[in-house]
Amino acid sequence: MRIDIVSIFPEYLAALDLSLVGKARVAGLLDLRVHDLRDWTTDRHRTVDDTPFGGGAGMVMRPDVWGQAVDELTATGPAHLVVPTPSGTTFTQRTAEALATEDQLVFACGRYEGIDARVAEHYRAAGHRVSELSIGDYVLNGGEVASLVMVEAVARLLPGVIGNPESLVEESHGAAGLLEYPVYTKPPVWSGLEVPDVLLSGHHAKIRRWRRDRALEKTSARRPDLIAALDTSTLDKYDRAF
Ligand SMILES: Nc1nc2cc(Br)ccc2s1
Repeated sequence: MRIDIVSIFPEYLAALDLSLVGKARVAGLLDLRVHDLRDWTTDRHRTVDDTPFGGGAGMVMRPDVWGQAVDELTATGPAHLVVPTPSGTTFTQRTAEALATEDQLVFACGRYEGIDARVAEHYRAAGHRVSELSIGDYVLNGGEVASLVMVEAVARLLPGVIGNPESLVEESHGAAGLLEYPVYTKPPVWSGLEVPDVLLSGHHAKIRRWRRDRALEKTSARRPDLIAALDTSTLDKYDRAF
């Protein structure tokens, strides 16, 4: 998979050189390129924004500069344009799974009051998939942090990126659709608190059942909406994962 991220603060995306995503890039599992939007400007001041039509506070990012950038970056084939925005549809694990099947993603990081609406409209009309996505009901100063979140969520789903793909089922919001069970490690007693006996029993069927029950318990308590969305095949998948 190729991922392009365009921003006026490309250094904001430096975190993608580190850890799991950084290693995946070095291993050739992910072709991730970060670009400075100002490289597509043509004026001396490298201008990317202008005042909003209709008045109002702040500035809007210009469609012509974005058009030059996205045209160049999508020239080699079908690309999915992702525009992080607080007014977008909610990005979930299911969204990450869908994006992870794409050949190329182009993330357009907006700043100021956002990107001229014609950019998304233009690329939809040109036949590209375009997703305006929100990572939550709060407003950031730009799309860079949201892009970091989404790129990490997508990259870790790519083949070979994480060591044990089975863990993708058990983790919160994983294929099983449940929140993950509580985990423990040494020492067996810490701060006067003990590890549940079943986890020390070596009885794998009982451990499986205990973990499933804790996951259901936690999900029912914290995210009843996820319980409502469960179907029995999901639970079977969860049980088969152990
Ligand atoms: N939650 C989010 N806030 C923002 C703000 C701007 Br400006 C651009 C993208 C996003 S995504």
